[in-house]
Amino acid sequence: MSDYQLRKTILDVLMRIEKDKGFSHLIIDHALKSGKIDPRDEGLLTEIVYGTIQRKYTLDYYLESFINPRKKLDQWVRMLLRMSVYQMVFLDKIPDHAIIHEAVEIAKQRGNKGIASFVNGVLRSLQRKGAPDTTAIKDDIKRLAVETSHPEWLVNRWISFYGFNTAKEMSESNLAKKVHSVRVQPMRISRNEAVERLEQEGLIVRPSEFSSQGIIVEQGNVLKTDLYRDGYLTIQDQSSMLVAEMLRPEPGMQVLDACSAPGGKATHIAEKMENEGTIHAYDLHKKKVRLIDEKAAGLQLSIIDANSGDARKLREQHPEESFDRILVDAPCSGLGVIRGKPEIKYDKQETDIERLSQIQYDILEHVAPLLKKDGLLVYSTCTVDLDENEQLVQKFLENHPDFQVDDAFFEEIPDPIKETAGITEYGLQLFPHSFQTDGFFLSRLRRIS
Ligand SMILES: C[S@@+](CC[C@H](N)C(=O)[O-])C[C@H]1O[C@@H](n2cnc3c(N)ncnc32)[C@H](O)[C@@H]1O
Repeated sequence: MSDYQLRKTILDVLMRIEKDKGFSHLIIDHALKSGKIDPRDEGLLTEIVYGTIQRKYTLDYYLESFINPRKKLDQWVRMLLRMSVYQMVFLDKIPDHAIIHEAVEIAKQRGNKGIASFVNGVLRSLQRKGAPDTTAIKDDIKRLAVETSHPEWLVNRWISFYGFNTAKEMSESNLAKKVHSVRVQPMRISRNEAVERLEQEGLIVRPSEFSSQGIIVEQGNVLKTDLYRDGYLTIQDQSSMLVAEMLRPEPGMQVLDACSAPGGKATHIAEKMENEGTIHAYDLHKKKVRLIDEKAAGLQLSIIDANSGDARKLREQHPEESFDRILVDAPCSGLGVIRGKPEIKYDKQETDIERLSQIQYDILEHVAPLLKKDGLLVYSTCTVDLDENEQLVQKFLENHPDFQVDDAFFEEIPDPIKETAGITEYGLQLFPHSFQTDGFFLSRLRRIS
């Protein structure tokens, strides 16, 4: 594929993410699987697409200095400029003249000579004068929002919850590359053996401290290994692995996974139960239930009974006190997974958080009576927000005196994680900058007699 074709494909991928509001990782995956991308270009495509989205507001700030504010730009022209400026400012492997040349060619083919000359002018000015200095922004919050490309309301919200320094560290760390990790299927292979086999296949890996089944992939593409293809591994962020660990499921138990698709945690729970007992797994969206079945089949697990269902209506199907363990891995704003899905930070609004926290509360309140006395319920989200996490657990406990945060929960948190600042009486908040994981919240409640 020529450099021109590659840049054109990158622009198409970026436009699909922007216009169709699709998840970046799925659209990139689709492009890579199309067979049109040379394997040697896969890394560059991924880097430019992620980088351009991750730095969108910073790139727009740079562009403002070179574009008359009254000029109307087509969406694709702005995107072409953003991806070109990203390469000029943040990547050092492509010379500026090549970046400008390809951008001008695309502008000519997709638009006309006038647009090409405009694109040329903007990029040449930026090349000559350099990227504008963000220290010119006097307001600390505005500057942080521009430098780390987050909406101002979100930076403000995090500052009000966690203080300026944590908000800054978190926003900065959201610009880093996602660190991938996998979970071994322990009934099929031990972690040590999996580590050895992955190393033999040329990957650089190390064991995770979050779960005895976790492996961190420091270098190499695990998706292309035999071990992954043959169902010995599944992809899972380390923070998510803590959930099944903390749920403490045992073989033979009756477990409810109220919001289950695509089944990452349900399959982990099944592994910990040694595939004995039953996991009743539900998801609101019918078509996602297939994903749970596929994941379970791929890992050779058979105790998951997956069905579509609204977690706010499950009492119609199960009598009270049916389950030894309940997992509510609630739908959430996803503000902890911005590294892997950077578009989330632009698409979410404060009103979404209000709406979601109501749904989360309704789910928790509805399933709570399904837990047996002395049973354990884990509530988790992949977000960093008090309203969806600590305050939600607090409100639930105030209204349900028959539940309490399980004391042993805090003792069982692995040592290195215990030392982070995210532990409160209502649970554990993992920040993305602490262990290079997703931002994640979890709490374990016990039903007392
Ligand atoms: C955070 S994801 C769950 C991830 C899953 N536990 C895993 O580990 O793979 C939340 C899921 O809740 C589902 N959901 C949203 N509202 C729901 C509801 N009212 N009842 C059941 N599931 C719901 C969503 O479709 C989504 O798949």
